[in-house]
Amino acid sequence: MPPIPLSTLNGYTSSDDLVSAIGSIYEHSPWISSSTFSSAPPPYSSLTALHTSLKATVSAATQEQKLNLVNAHPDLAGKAALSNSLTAESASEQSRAGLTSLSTSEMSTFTSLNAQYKEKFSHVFILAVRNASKHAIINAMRARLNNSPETELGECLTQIHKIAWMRLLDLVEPNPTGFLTCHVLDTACGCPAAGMRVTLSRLSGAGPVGPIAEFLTNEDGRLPGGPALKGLDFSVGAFEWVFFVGDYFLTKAGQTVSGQPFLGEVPIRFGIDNPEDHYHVPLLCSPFSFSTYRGS
Ligand SMILES: NC(=O)N[C@H]1NC(=O)NC1=O
Repeated sequence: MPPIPLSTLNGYTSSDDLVSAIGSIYEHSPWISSSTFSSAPPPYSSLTALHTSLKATVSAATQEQKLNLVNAHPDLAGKAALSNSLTAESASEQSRAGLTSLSTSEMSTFTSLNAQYKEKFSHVFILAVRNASKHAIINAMRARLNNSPETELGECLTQIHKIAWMRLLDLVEPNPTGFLTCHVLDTACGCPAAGMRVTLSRLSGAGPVGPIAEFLTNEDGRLPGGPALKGLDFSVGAFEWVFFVGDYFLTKAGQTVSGQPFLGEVPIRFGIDNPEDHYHVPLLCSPFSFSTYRGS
């Protein structure tokens, strides 16, 4: 089913409507949606605001309700996964992480880590695995075994809210307020990098994978026509900028032919997980170095 517009959800007048639209985003816990309807009824100014209200419901819940929420989740690569009795959402998340096609030795690693974790914490280990690798999941399980019970319960709830956010985005269209920008600075001269070729592609996620656009930076080192992506084109997923740093410095030095520049094309892969936010991805570069960060 395509995601419903937020405006549809904002027209709901009964908690049953909210539960039937998004009750599944917290695993086997529709009470979170119904109780949110009572404490913070629609309209919601954004999907982020709705998610914040859902998080507040969980945070106001009793310790027992929080533990029940954690334990409503299936183990990763556990019995429910083996017997195909996962919810559709969980089955898809676990299979995307490769947990439904583990080798015998990987399966015994998961079985042993799940057992050690339960022995120490007496609840299910939770990690939002939709975009995680088996390797990262195993490392996280090992590392989190060292946590205190309080830290660990907090971490499980943080992960549950991440799982719920990604499920919410599958069900409801976010506000088209997010956008993507970049800014290239030439740290060799301490100036904006004007005239640098930059390409943008989508690697995965909600839209078609492949090249999206190509730009030449303006006098200020920014994209000439404003954001590279905005509105409903700006959706969750992994993206790649390629900055043609080698060509830029060659042209600047007045050369048309050279040997092999140290930095040629600089790819920056980054992820968008809140399409209602502004993502700014600057590049600071010289012929021999570069860095980036999530700017604002
Ligand atoms: N145990 C656990 O983390 N389960 C979950 N993680 C996830 O991404 N989906 C789940 O069901």
